[in-house]
Amino acid sequence: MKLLQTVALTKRFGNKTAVDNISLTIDQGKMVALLGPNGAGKSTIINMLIGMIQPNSGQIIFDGKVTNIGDYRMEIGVVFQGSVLDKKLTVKDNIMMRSKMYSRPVNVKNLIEKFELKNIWKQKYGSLSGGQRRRVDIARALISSPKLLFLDEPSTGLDIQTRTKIWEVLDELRKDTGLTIVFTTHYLEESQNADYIYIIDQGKLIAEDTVLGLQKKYTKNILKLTYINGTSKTMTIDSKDEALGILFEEDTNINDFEYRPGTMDDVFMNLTGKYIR
Ligand SMILES: Nc1ncnc2c1ncn2[C@@H]1O[C@H](COP(=O)(O)OP(=O)(O)OP(=O)(O)O)[C@@H](O)[C@H]1O
Repeated sequence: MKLLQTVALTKRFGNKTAVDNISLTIDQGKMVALLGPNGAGKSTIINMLIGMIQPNSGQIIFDGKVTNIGDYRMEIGVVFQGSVLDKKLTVKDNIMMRSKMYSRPVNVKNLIEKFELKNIWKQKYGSLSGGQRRRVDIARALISSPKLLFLDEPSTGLDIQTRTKIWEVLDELRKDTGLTIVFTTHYLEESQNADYIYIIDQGKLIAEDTVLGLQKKYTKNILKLTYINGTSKTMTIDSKDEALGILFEEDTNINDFEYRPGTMDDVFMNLTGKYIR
């Protein structure tokens, strides 16, 4: 079921078109990535979807109705790039203050458990580490039991363990509660968490599909042979059968081999002719 759609969404700042005619469909219960380099227009899209800024043209459709943000503000949670929480307040106060604003707050105990907040519950938000803060930011955005969670660059600057943890929890939440998640990222690895990826570059939507679909459309499989004499050769391959043919032919000359699908790096390179970072 379609939860949120944009039709030809466009935003200009002066004579710069930051978001150019972008149409997206976000299905209920899915994890969707907006992937693109710095300045691609990802935050501007999110800011229009959460009502921070108005589009110059285009439509936003929520739950089947052409809408403006006022109609669905209560249905969304947002985690911004920079935190908006009060540094002088404790984690508890930051989260509980917010919970009072909503008619159907989520079970706070569950959030504390899921995001491992017990040990920092009474600590001032300002004294937390980056990873701890991010966990609190997300927990707070979920306090209203939103249908849709927006995360703008959720793991920029975080260490790999914290990133992995955050993605595990988000995936669990999605499976348990049917939460729909839209996130922006310029980490290619991170986009692979998504069910569906929109690739944005210079304000334009340049490709969209699942990870596998993108790999299939925009990359080839890679076969690397390591020979008994110590040399190696890497080649692009159209199909498994072609790889098997080569391996069969080279059988007695090779020591080892690696066969892998193209990566999201290859996808981005093939689409734009440049690396994302
Ligand atoms: N308020 C503004 N006024 C003028 N230009 C803006 C404004 N906000 C964004 N832009 C420009 O619009 C373009 C898209 O910016 P945006 O922040 O949406 O990119 P992004 O993909 O989110 O980048 P990043 O990954 O660095 O956050 C950029 O060229 C940016 O400079």
